[in-house]
Amino acid sequence: MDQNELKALVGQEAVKYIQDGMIVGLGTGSTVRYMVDALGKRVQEEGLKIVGVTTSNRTTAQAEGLGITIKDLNDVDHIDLCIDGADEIDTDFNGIKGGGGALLWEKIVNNASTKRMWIVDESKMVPRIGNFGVPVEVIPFGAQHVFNYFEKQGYHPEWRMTDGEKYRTDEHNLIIDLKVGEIADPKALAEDLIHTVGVVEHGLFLNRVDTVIVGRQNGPEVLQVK
Ligand SMILES: O=C(CO)[C@H](O)[C@H](O)COP(=O)(O)O
Repeated sequence: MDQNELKALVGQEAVKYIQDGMIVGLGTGSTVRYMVDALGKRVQEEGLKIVGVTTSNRTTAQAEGLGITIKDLNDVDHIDLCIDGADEIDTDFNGIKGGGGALLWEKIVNNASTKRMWIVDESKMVPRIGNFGVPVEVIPFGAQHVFNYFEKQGYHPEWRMTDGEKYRTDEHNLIIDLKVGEIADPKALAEDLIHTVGVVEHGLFLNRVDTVIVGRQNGPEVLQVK
């Protein structure tokens, strides 16, 4: 199986955990796209009744197109299960997210969820997180000063770009990718980032997952974290 087949495999596996009546957090990214396709199929073919809360405008458009009912996070009091992708996961189940630029809404939805599941192909499982880089969402006002601070800290910042322009998130913020390499102390880095004025959120997701489904050549592997 190639990487896309492994992504489709875990996407299809994840929707088996969704039951009638659930409020489901829907992540963002190419792996989640397969999961939302599979969920749409269950809604259309089985008449599964669920409500989705999305983590990006992209996922909203896809889900609504498939007939999945979407509500604003402010209009639900909880989320039963959030299913999202990840860019890297280490052996302690610390994750990096935000490769798709949706880390802020993803962390807010993750935070509001009773159970959290990540779905990944096996290339995302690493001994230590960091080689992917750490996406950081920053307010545009004065963002160059935040960038300069990251440079002084030795975080090797790079502006996220798209079509020659600085990338804008769904909240119209900017993203700085920190090319830090393997992170010795993710908690210490997370503390520094979140206490930097101008930073809205960062892509280090520490202690934020209950179940990981890994797409392996011999089938999906389900890892219970908590
Ligand atoms: O955090 C994310 C988006 O902000 C995605 O979950 C992450 O980038 C994984 O994406 P993909 O499934 O396309 O590899």
